[in-house]
Amino acid sequence: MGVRCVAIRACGGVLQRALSLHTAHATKDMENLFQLVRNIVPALTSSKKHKGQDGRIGIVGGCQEYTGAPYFAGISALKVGADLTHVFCAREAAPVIKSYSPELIVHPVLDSSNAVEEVEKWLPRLHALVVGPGLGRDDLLLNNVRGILESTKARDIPVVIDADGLWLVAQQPALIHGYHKAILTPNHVEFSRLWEAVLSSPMDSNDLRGSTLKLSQALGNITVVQKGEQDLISNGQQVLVCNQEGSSRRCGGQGDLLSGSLGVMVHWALRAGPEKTNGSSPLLVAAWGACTLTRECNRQAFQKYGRSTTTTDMITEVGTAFSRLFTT
Ligand SMILES: NC(=O)C1=CN([C@@H]2O[C@H](COP(=O)(O)OP(=O)(O)OC[C@H]3O[C@@H](n4cnc5c(N)ncnc54)[C@H](O)[C@@H]3O)[C@@H](O)[C@H]2O)[C@@H](O)CC1
Ligand SMILES: Nc1ncnc2c1ncn2[C@@H]1O[C@H](COP(=O)(O)OP(=O)(O)OP(=O)(O)O)[C@@H](O)[C@H]1O
Ligand SMILES: [Mg+2]
Repeated sequence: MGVRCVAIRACGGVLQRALSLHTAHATKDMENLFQLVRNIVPALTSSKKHKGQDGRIGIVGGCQEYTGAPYFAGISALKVGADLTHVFCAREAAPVIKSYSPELIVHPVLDSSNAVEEVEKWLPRLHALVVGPGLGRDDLLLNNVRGILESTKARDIPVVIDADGLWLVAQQPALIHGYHKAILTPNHVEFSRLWEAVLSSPMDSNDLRGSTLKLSQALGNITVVQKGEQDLISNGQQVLVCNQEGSSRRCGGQGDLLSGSLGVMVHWALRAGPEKTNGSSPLLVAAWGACTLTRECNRQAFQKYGRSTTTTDMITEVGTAFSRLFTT
């Protein structure tokens, strides 16, 4: 079974069933997607597990201004189920990020003259890299990240690119063009910037699905997740729509929760193999799972905290949201 375009709203886990045949198909497709995500989730029943097996995830980001974003991405990866998270950040950001959590391993290397070599030492041990949360736009850091991305591609490691990592890709699309294990997660503004850089024309905001498909194609069929009122996910061949109910609360950091979750889910999806994703692209399945989870965390947190909801509250919901959605 291949996954077709799916557009339906899940309301608190209970599907709002409409009467039309089209909606019935969409409902079936969405049930299938939930099942595919469940298929890739590693079981926690074996006693033979070793530390690291369910995910060693690297986060590349964190600078003088932004320390929250890499923390949110890293802790989200752990809360979803990764075993270890390494944050590679600028020197000044490191003590701050460490002070948020003893659970993150923090390397203050990103602004050093041998940053690429320092990260390369760890790359063989990492299952996926999330590049960009809180990276900033300093030329020295961006240049180092360029080298890290080249090295990551050479090792065939999956990479999620978000935030200022997308700024870098907009400057130099060739850096990621056609890399089949890349997923870009732009918000609306980041998407428009990428579009203009790659397609040299204003995008059609009346056809967001078509635009997501086209941008993916123009980048050599890499996976693109356009975040927004609904999340649109494409690999240039198909478009998935994530319409999971969230809330109107749009506090900063939700995108970091998404990119960190996706880092671990892409590892699971690739490891599970094509039988588990039933022929569908593992990257699409992972992206749909991470979007669905992020929006459910937002919904649950908003029910409890309303206007005062922040990303920290959403992260507290990861465990229950995950069980509700993906644990059978
Ligand atoms: N606590 C933290 O440390 C946080 C740091 N962040 C970091 O901040 C840096 C800049 O990220 P930005 O997202 O601000 O990127 P940009 O600097 O490109 O700014 C995008 C702007 O567009 C606005 N915007 C977003 N979605 C929009 C929409 N749908 N319609 C209209 N306007 C929209 C935002 O308010 C923002 O001002 C990144 O490194 C990012 O990771 C963010 O992740 C938020 C949390
Ligand atoms: N209008 C909306 N309605 C519902 N959910 C939304 C809406 N806009 C974004 N989201 C959800 O919020 C999550 C983060 O998307 P958002 O556009 O806020 O990212 P971002 O701007 O990169 O966030 P960050 O502040 O972390 O950088 C995604 O899962 C997305 O589905
Ligand atoms: Mg963002």
